Amino acid sequence: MAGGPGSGKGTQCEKIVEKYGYTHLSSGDLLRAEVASGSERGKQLQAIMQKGELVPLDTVLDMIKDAMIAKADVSKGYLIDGYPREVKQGEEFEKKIGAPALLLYIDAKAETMVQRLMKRGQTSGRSDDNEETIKKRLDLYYKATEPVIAYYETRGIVRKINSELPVDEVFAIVVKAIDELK
Ligand SMILES: Nc1nc2c(ncn2[C@@H]2O[C@H](COP(=O)(O)OP(=O)(O)OP(=O)(O)O)[C@@H](O)[C@H]2O)c(=O)[nH]1
Ligand SMILES: O=c1ccn([C@@H]2O[C@H](COP(=O)(O)OP(=O)(O)O)[C@@H](O)[C@H]2O)c(=O)[nH]1
Ligand SMILES: [Mg+2]
Repeated sequence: MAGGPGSGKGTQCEKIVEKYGYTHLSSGDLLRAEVASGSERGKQLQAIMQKGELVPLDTVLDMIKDAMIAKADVSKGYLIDGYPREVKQGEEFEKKIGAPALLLYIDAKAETMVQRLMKRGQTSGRSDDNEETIKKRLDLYYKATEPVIAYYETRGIVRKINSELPVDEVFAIVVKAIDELK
């Protein structure tokens, strides 16, 4: 699943897991867990994320791979949220792990994403939910992540989901895209 910061990836992933039982792996959540552990590596990650920049490719990919392996015998399938963030990450994922079956592209206007993140920032405690970092995350999203969508579009696996609608209406479109795959 791809989409800009605050587009609603986490919200939709939670609903997908509830309905389909897939294993949800959010690269952002994995990184935040490492930060929360207080490790030396976590401290380095925190500094990068606070600036809205991207953590080195290998770090994120290794974390995803380890998390996938840990669930391999019980998983009904994997739902990977917020990754790849750049074309290179997608290419490396395919080399080390495999090709995705579907890319759900959660699409909202920049203005909507900023509004949602500012609102979330009032309660989330996420140090990157502030005006300055949000702007950087958005810039990087348009520069680095949008090309990822074009890359997978050439393979016909992208389903674009308009997330300007209420959560349940967005989810109905998501369900259709997943069910078409079966
Ligand atoms: N109206 C509306 N609000 C939504 C929708 N999806 C998410 N939101 C709100 O937007 C905020 C951001 O949603 P998240 O699901 O955390 O977004 P995300 O894409 O995971 O963002 P990052 O964690 O920054 O990657 C939340 O506080 C939600 O309440 C939607 O479909 N419609
Ligand atoms: O594959 C990833 C996922 C996340 N991040 C970092 O973690 C932050 C939060 O990511 P998340 O997906 O939770 O939120 P978003 O930036 O989409 O709002 C990003 O700004 C990046 O600094 C990263 O470097 N690589
Ligand atoms: Mg999220």
